[in-house]
Amino acid sequence: MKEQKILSGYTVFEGLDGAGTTTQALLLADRCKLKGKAVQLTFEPTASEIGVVIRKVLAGQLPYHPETLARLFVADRYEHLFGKGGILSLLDKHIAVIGDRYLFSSLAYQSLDVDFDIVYEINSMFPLPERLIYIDLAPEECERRMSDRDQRDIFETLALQKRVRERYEHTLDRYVKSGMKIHRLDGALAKEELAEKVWSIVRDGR
Ligand SMILES: Nc1ncnc2c1ncn2[C@@H]1O[C@H](COP(=O)(O)OP(=O)(O)OP(=O)(O)O)[C@@H](O)[C@H]1O
Ligand SMILES: Cc1cn([C@H]2C[C@H](O)[C@@H](COP(=O)(O)O)O2)c(=O)[nH]c1=O
Repeated sequence: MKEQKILSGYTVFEGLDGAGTTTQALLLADRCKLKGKAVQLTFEPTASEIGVVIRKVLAGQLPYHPETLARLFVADRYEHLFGKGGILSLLDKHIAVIGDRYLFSSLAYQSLDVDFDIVYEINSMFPLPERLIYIDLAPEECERRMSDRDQRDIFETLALQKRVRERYEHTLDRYVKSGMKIHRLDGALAKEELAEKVWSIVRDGR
């Protein structure tokens, strides 16, 4: 395993579609702001032009090769980190960054169709966040929570989400000795209870 630099002040949420990453990222950002901490919420895919193309692929409107999609995520991530106003520049200004998805999503989702080692290799240039919070929830419950969505992305089927969950397990195992703080939280808890757990982790610097 390659040694990847760790970015202090960067917290990333990961989980299946519908697990509650966006909810928890927003609640944590609100809590930080309430405590007077400078914080910026970010998400991947980003709102950049590359992100727009990715969203079209995810919506099934562009039938790109899976490895093209994996490389588009890398390009989007590169800009997200190193581009103007990106994560590195925010951290340099002592603004904490909360990310709704990062490279672990690529490892869990793109490895469904592309060899895991290839996805790992093309993402190995990226630094790791200080903290990864994985919200674990059964795919069946995620499916229930997404039942009111009019449109589904290409990965948002029960069968694929079951496989994505296995890929996340494999991915988390790969980073156990990376030096990054990894927390696995029960996504079945009520939003507020989960938010309290997240807050105590961040507050205590765990
Ligand atoms: N702990 C929770 N208990 C019950 N419902 C929840 C919980 N967290 C989130 N939800 C609800 O589940 C739905 C999905 O939540 P959210 O958008 O945060 O998921 P997500 O992981 O960001 O999904 P995606 O990655 O597909 O955007 C929303 O309707 C949200 O209100
Ligand atoms: C960063 C990233 C994301 N994905 C997938 C995961 C989700 O299905 C969508 C994003 O949807 P959200 O509602 O905005 O969470 O994109 C991926 O496949 N690979 C990635 O690197």
